[in-house]
Amino acid sequence: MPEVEKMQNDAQCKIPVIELLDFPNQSSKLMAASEELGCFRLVNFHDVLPATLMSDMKAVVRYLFDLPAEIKRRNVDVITGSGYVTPSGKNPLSEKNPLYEALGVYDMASCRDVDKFCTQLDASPPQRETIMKYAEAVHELFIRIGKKLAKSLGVKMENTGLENWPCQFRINKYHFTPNSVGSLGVQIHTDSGFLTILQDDDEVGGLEVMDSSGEFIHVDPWPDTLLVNLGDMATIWSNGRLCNVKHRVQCKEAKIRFSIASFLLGPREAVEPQPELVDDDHPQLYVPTTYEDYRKMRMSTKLQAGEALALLHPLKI
Ligand SMILES: O=C(O)CCC(=O)C(=O)O
Ligand SMILES: [Fe+2]
Repeated sequence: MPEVEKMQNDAQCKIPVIELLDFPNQSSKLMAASEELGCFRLVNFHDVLPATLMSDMKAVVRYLFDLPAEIKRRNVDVITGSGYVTPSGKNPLSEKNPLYEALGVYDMASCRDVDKFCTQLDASPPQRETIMKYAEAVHELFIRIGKKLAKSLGVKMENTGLENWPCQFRINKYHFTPNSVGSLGVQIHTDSGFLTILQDDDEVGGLEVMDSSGEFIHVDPWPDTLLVNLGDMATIWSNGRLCNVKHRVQCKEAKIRFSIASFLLGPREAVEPQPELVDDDHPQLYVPTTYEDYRKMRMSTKLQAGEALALLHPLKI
């Protein structure tokens, strides 16, 4: 049995697996995963993001979280929730949560932002190089996946400027202890942006994604692969075709868990349903909005699980 199928059978029965190097063969599988679940495992991408870079990055992440709190606090917000989140501190995703800690960069597609992050945290030259290379590789993956999604949907991508969309970067540490088993590390939410690339923990599970029947599916660790989620911006852009997957992180065992999340947020100008996906049978579901306005609306209404999309319905405006 081919390695990918074997791994899928062992660890990932319910999460679709997409092989990046096997397009256009994988187009219909990509569409099914993106429309039905809004989430898939990505494999065969190491030409862009080598396994060694993934493990080097994980080592850097562990190091950064071990820094003294006064250094981590230098990682201030650029937009709300983009910087350091102390355990129990302000938190863009959950109510205050002692289990959750995060550090981040507003725009990992900007060398200047990544450089500033490294300087704030006194990263050594090799650590800086790892972070820079990782940011570049993930950015390249966003572009490749974004183009494949557009092509599979029959949407012209030439003029979207996908290459210039901002990308938020967040590293997460979950302080799971025996007492926290069963508690949430991150409450149920959808990602507000277009696409998320997640390097989840190699050993410690806890992430769960909701399927179309409302059941949570466990996302078991699968080292050297990535998890891709679609967010609210993808749903708007596709006029409701792409599913913004609801997900949460639950403590399953008393082990520290790390994850590295990169978010392709959306166009700098307004995002709107693509004309190819709007017709008499598929009326426009959302009015145009900017990512920034949408994010503010999500935060002010505390509608973090995709419900804020309903406020963009043309009849509501
Ligand atoms: O840590 C994880 O596995 C998921 C984190 C997450 O959902 C997020 O940062 O938006
Ligand atoms: Fe998320």
